Amino acid sequence: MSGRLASEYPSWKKLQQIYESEHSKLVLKELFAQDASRFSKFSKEYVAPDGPPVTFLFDYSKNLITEPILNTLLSLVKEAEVESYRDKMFAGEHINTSEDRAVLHVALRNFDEFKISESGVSEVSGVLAHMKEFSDAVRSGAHKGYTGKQINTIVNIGIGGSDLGPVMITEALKAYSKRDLTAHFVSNIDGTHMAETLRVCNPETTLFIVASKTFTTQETITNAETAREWFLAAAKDKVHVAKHFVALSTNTKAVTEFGIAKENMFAFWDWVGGRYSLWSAIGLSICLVIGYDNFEQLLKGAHGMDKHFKTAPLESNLPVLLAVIGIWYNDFYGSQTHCLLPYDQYLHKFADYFQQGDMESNGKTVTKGGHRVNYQTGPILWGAAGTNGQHSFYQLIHQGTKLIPCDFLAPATTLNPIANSKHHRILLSNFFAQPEALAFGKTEEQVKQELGPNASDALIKSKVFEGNKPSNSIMFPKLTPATLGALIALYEHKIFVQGVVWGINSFDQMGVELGKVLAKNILAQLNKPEDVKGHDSSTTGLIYYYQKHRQE
Ligand SMILES: O=P(O)(O)OC[C@H]1O[C@@](O)(CO)[C@@H](O)[C@@H]1O
Repeated sequence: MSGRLASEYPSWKKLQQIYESEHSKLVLKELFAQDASRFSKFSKEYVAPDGPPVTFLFDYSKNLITEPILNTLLSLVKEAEVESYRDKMFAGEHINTSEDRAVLHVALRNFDEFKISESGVSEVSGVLAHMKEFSDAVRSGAHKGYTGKQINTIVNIGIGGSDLGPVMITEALKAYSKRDLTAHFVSNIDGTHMAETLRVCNPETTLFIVASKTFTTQETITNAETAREWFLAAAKDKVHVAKHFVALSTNTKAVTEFGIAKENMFAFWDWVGGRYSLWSAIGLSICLVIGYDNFEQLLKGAHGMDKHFKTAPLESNLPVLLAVIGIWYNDFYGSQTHCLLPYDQYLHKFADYFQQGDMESNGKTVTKGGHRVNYQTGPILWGAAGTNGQHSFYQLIHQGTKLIPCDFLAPATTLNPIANSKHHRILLSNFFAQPEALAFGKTEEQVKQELGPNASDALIKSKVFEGNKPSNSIMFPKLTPATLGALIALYEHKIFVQGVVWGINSFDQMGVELGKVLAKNILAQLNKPEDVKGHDSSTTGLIYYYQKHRQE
């Protein structure tokens, strides 16, 4: 039952015993040598149940697991009643208990299949139709700027979930984009972000998208006000704002107070979490860049994964398998992080996106029942596109002192087969080799063979790869909008499962509030030293230094 301490479940206690008695005997080299069918036992091919064709291979055989361990992990899922919480989510129950809200990103891509009773759900198709109509009009040139020119630049102004999803998707699906429309994403309050963007924009041909679920986020509203001043300095008449500013929000009142007409607002609802909102009106920039039809493919790919998650038995439920393997390392092996390594340059923002998705969801220490956990919850999520990571942090993953579970992802076919796909073959050779090296390493004997009899012991030892480092590998035929949608939903549901097992609320984000309040208080004290009050000596000293050295 969610909200309970995970450590109280019988299977949790059993996993602790298994870890203590067996972890030193779990050696991947031996596990593979003992069982020629290990790969087929611990890999699954996902095939979308319907909708656009999506398939991928999920190979979880290079993990420090056996069938008894996996079965115990799945028992933990049963004891935590994950399936009934999943069904509550899909049914629209208010499982976000601290905010008394439903959690219904699945409703944004449901195409009226699942019956979900929550206000606003019946309006999803209308918002999608509005997004299609508007993005078609801008992309076709029917929607023109105040001087009659076609819009060729969009600037999405948003932060967190109102930025990271659109950024990641428009990068990932660049091959499907309209190349004569340039998209910029301004998120940081640092004036540099807006200044460097406006420097390359023409007010006559630029559309600003103010993306903010609450429409109260200081960075976004400040950036939007600056953009509006910049625009009006050229356009002069406020009547022109309507052609160049649209809003994506749940807060109609704040949008109209800002000066954006209701008909230029694309609404969504409080049951859409910021970090789960790319499927909503927040995805308008995605529609503008790749077209509505591709956006719909993205939604349908995710919907297929939703159906898989909702119906597949635990032992073949891919989000569940990803989740429990992560729990095994996070809570029993003591790994502190989880690494996403897409061997596809288009997915270079994939890990960035899931930093918010995972860490803002599961970076919690108190269960839904108000008890402080006595185990690890959300991992530190990080990663980079391959092969770049190999020339940056793989040294630590291979020979460091930390266990870093890695997920490798790659397309079998590249969207850019330049040099007769020589680049892609080299990329994939690394995609295959890195998990192999991590799992099986290189022994001291092998190193001695290579270095010969004169090599020092120290040199030999420095070249040993202990191996036995776990990874998952996901390979898909090609990066398409539907495949991307399914992969994102896979990880969204993994995060859900882990949160339920840990007993935490994955859908609020109280931890982002304190810093904002303190910053607002300090902002009012920055003018003069005598204004600085109520801080420790460090904060006071830093502010004094700023006041002494600023040149404004
Ligand atoms: O979309 P908005 O309401 O402007 O919020 C932006 C981001 O700010 C938060 O940190 C919440 O304050 C994220 O959860 C959210 O995605």
